[in-house]
Amino acid sequence: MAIRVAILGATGYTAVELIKILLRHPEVTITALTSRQEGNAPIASVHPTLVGRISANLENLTPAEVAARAECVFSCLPHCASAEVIPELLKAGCRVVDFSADYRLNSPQVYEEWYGHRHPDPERLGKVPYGLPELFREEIRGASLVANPGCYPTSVILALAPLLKAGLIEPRDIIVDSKSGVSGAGRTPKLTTHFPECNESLSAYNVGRHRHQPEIEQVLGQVAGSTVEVVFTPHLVPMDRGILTTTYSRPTRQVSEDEVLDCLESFYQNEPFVQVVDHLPATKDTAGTNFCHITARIVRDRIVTVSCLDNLVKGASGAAVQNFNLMYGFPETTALL
Ligand SMILES: NC(=O)C1=CN([C@@H]2O[C@H](COP(=O)(O)OP(=O)(O)OC[C@H]3O[C@@H](n4cnc5c(N)ncnc54)[C@H](OP(=O)(O)O)[C@@H]3O)[C@@H](O)[C@H]2O)C=CC1
Ligand SMILES: CC(=O)N[C@@H](CCC(=O)OP(=O)(O)O)C(=O)O
Repeated sequence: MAIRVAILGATGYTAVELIKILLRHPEVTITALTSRQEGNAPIASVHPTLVGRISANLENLTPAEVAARAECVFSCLPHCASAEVIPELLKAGCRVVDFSADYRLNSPQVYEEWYGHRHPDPERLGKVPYGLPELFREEIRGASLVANPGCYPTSVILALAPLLKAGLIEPRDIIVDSKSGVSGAGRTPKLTTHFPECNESLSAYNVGRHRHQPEIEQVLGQVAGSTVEVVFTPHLVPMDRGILTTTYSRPTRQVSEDEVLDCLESFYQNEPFVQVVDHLPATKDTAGTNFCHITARIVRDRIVTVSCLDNLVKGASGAAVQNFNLMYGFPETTALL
């Protein structure tokens, strides 16, 4: 019997990508799509790419109503809104993949510092697997709640984790420069993503105070087994989707480019969705796919990595389905290749 799945926040950008992936999944039936605002509108009236592919309507459902319809819930809600409903869903026996940042950080104090409000469900923090299968596959298998990673952190962590684990780079001297397409900001309109504001323009934002900085440091710290510090600068790029991340770190010893590439290749040799490439990758190479492409160069006394992924797929909905497959014991690549 197929798993009955609900999607919260189904009017959003990650949700539409998720629906397209789940429609290809042989073990899934979509049984509920929630929205606070869209009444009983057909989902395809909000997301016209779904015309002829799914006939379900959006509904404003309570967590109890969702739990009555679904075994597994994908929460595509913004942070804070997500942790307001997840405890009730878990209590009712649902398993949940949370797209928001609510369960990614281990400490309620760090959450409050970077997200600006008290965590609605602080007791669970630190007990929820971080949904990056390439690093935490065993914890994700069989979990009832998984914290899907942020899109920027996935591009950064996948590039740096093997180098930190191998002790090849200094953990407290890392510069991270990331660029994201505008869909990374979600569908809810904001001045900064208004067309005349961002079109034909490239801008940095939240320098040194982006909420993904502690997420990146926490996960890389776990991998390295020591404190990791990054200087993280995100940029908004006038394109629909995609993230390109460049990192600059200091090697702990003399190392060749081939050695760095070998380190990445051996770490990811059995990973279906991470490709270590010789050329410099571009966001178009991974657009619409669940892949992350990574390469490395040595420039003067620095290791430079370049990685890219689609923020809505490997950065969100594809990763969520990869986690769902692990949670339920389906082949990890189901619906994703
Ligand atoms: N966009 C991206 O690239 C990525 C996003 N994420 C995360 O995934 C989640 C979804 O992102 P995305 O799809 O881009 O966001 P969107 O803004 O596109 O969609 C979120 C949806 O949630 C609903 N919503 C908004 N505010 C609330 C609220 N306070 N309470 C309940 N429902 C609300 C809205 O639907 P309605 O108004 O119809 O109720 C909205 O359509 C977020 O947590 C985001 O941070 C993670 C990785 C990448
Ligand atoms: C371009 C843009 O605005 N991107 C978003 C990140 C999207 C994402 O992955 O964020 P979550 O942590 O919310 O899941 C931002 O900078 O806040």
